[in-house]
Amino acid sequence: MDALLRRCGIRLTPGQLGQLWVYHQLLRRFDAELNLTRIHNFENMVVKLYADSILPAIEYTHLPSPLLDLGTGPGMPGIPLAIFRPDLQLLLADSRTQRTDFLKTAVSQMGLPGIEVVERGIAPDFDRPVAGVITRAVEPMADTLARVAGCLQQNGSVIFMKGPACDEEIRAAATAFPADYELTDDIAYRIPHTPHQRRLVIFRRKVAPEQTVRAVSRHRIRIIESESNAVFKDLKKLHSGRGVKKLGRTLVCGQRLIEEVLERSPQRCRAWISRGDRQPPPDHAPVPMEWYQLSPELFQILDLFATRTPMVLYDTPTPATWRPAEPAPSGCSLLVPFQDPENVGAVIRSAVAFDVGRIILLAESANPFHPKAIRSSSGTVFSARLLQGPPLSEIPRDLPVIALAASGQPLAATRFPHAFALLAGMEGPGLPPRWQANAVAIPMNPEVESLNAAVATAIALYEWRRSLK
Ligand SMILES: C[S@@+](CC[C@H](N)C(=O)[O-])C[C@H]1O[C@@H](n2cnc3c(N)ncnc32)[C@H](O)[C@@H]1O
Repeated sequence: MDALLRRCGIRLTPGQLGQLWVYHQLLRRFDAELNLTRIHNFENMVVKLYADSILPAIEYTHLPSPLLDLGTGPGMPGIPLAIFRPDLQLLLADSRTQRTDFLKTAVSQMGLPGIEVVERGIAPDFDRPVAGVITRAVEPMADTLARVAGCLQQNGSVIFMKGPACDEEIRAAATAFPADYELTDDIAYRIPHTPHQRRLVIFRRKVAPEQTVRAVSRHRIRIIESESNAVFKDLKKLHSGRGVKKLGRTLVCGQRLIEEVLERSPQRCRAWISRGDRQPPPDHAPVPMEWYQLSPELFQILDLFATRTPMVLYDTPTPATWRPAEPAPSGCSLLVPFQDPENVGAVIRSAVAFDVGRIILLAESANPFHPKAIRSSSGTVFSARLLQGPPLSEIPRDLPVIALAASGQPLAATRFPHAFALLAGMEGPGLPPRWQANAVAIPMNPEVESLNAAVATAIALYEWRRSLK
């Protein structure tokens, strides 16, 4: 390692080499599990990771301190730099906890007192004063300049470690904030005795840090910026009925619906999910609720209906089990076998509108708390009386069922029993043969094969209500 570093013009003391060796071993050990680097060959690790991280301190001798390594990942360039320049106070920041956990282990085992690990994504609300920022392989320069607006002091510098082809990025960054930053240095070099070209691009901050006017949030905040964040992975699972069922939670989307659940069941609201920190939870939001601040990209992935308004992570209730042996209440019990969550939501909405006593979700049914079902139910799913039923094949034979099918006696001639169950067929296969014989039909143009299942149910419910008058 010493020989390879010397060839790159870097001389370390035996103590520094020892520290770098400890770090190298840790990086190797944890890489298998955490996927810390794509470079595995020893010579390449020394040259392209460690020497590459140290060279900025040789090419640009007046590195500022405290220095924030933004998006340090496994510690590049921060850890080799801290070893080479123990006089620097370094803050190593990364949004991924797996990375920061590794860094904390590494820093404590190496005995590097000047390093602090910052476990969060850096955004303009990060206001720890720093004299400089260094960053390698994170994002376009303009994005970083915006990100450090709250922490970088006046006259502080942002040092970008780049490859040779970054003229377009420099131009974009220089024109993005002409009043706030000026380009001061553009230093081109090679990693000595290699063909690898590098550029250090340095911007000076001309103005004082922005005072981000932030109300102190009453909620615990989690900043989520990585798709591999465990919380985000779970949130994404809520786009499927299976995920909703497994996690017992759902996403409530849309301004009106989130207001409704905050009002109706605050104890079920687990988290407020917003794009960044611009849309805080309302004052009446329950305090135990956390506040997930997602990066714009992650928010867009989660925002199923592209409403761009915050969402609420909501604990779903578990419907009680339907017991057919128990006497049925008067009126209609609706049997729901629909597999499309939008149909399930729509039929729940009609059922509530027509005063159906109970809605029995058959095993075939999509999850009524799927975000799409919640939306098409217009929130009625939160007030409906839902019961969990068996599969269609296990519905008791003696249950008085009025089944809907394209061929059957006309709906208008139907006499609805005092207590009955209404059943429409599943979207694809329709009604099983068992109920075809006594089915009821809604008269319509024979050229249309069938009505949408939720629409047919709504018409039947209307007819039933009318028959009561
Ligand atoms: C491609 S890696 C580069 C890591 C390291 N600088 C290197 O050169 O090997 C980018 C890292 O930036 C982190 N990151 C991205 N945006 C960030 C932010 N706003 N604040 C802190 N870390 C961030 C990611 O978690 C990831 O570990």
